Amino acid sequence: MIFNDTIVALSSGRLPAGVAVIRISGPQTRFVIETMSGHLPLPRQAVLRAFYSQGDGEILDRGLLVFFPGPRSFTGEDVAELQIHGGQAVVSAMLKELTGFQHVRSAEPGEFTRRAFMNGKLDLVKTEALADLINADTQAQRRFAQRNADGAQSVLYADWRKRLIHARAMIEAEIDFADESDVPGSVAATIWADTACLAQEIEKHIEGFTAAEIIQDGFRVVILGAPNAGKSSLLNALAQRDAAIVTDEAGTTRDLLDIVLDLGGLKIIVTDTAGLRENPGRVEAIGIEKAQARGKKADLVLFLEDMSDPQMVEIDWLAGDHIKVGTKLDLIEFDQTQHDQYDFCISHLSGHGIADLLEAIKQKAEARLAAAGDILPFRMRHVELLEESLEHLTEAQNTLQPLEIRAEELRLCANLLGRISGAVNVEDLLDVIFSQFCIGK
Ligand SMILES: Nc1nc2c(c(=O)[nH]1)N(C=O)[C@@H](CNc1ccc(C(=O)N[C@@H](CCC(=O)O)C(=O)O)cc1)CN2
Repeated sequence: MIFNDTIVALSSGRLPAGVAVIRISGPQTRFVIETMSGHLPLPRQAVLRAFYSQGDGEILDRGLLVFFPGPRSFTGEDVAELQIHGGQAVVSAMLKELTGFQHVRSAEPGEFTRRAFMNGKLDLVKTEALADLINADTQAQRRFAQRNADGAQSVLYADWRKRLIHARAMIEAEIDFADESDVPGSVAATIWADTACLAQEIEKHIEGFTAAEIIQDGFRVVILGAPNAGKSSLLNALAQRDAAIVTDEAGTTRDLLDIVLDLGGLKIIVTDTAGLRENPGRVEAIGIEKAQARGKKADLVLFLEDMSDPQMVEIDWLAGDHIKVGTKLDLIEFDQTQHDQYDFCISHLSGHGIADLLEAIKQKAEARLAAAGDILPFRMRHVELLEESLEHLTEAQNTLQPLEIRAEELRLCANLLGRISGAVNVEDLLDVIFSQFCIGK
């Protein structure tokens, strides 16, 4: 695909910086670098050059220049990178000079990557993974995005589409040559067995989205318990700072309070909640409702009980994974039978048990991830298309339908899978996907 405009942007981070990288991509690239710095350097070899202003011939900066002739470049177009001094004024003078050329303008967010996609350098899933790689805060997010950027997901979908297309071809052959003897009926049986198998694989793959959400958005831990069970103190101990207000007055915490931890590279969101009790005040009741709602959505609930003053709290609705934590260990006499009621006994005062509890949270999160497959859908967009394609695949299995309809359902299923990686018409998706990027990417 040929774009008339040449685009320019600062591709490196915040200024001032030691070095700044300005990227330029498009048909004017050669002319621009020849005009500013002399003859074209050898492809993909860094050369030290002075960059001159066209107006008064002044040297704007001296820096490294790399030229990537298309199609062997990130975007597939002619690309040049100017690695210059990372001062505000240096960069703004250089950008002004570059955009002063005819048909050269500033790039929109994600526009370099968009061109790479349009030129077949990347597919949509890899593009999304690249956005995630740039936004990754934790090592688990980085590793996950890196793996996705390798394109394993696209290979999987391409393989599924191949199976569907093969199945369709066989079914259509059966329709066309039904009277002839060279298409044995057993072929159809094999084909439908494979599509049934594929339906199961897709279903299992969709389930993996929960694991992707844990990696990307964090493992959600919610602290619940009676008022004064020590929930806010635990939150502060986990945060290793005073995030929550702690008093000995019951009902101090009325709203939800989140902290984010990085446990062994995994993002963990811990939420402190209002104490659960009967007959609360009006404001407190709202807090309790929120606490319960958040608890139901949690990946893990830490249910706290003050061992020196246990209160009965109704948590029948607590269906998900939870850990029962006895608090204020320092206030009670050691009593083994009492300890056995709890998964962990902790003391905020001495710090006893906190490290073990953290380790247990980490292990719970890791166990959830280990249960998922290697290749996971990592956008709601993927899941929606997978679910829709699964519906068509299910419809294709319907033996009450004529073969023509069933073959058509297979085609629709394959098309929807193709939309995930962008192999099939995706114009309408592009703006949404590329707007996730920052400028210069
Ligand atoms: N200086 C610089 N560093 C960077 C990038 C960049 O664009 N510039 N990247 C930007 O994201 C990432 C690296 N990704 C890249 C991916 C492909 C090509 C590229 O030129 N591909 C050509 C040639 C391949 C080859 O020569 O083997 C191609 O695919 O045809 C460059 C960078 C991270 N580091």
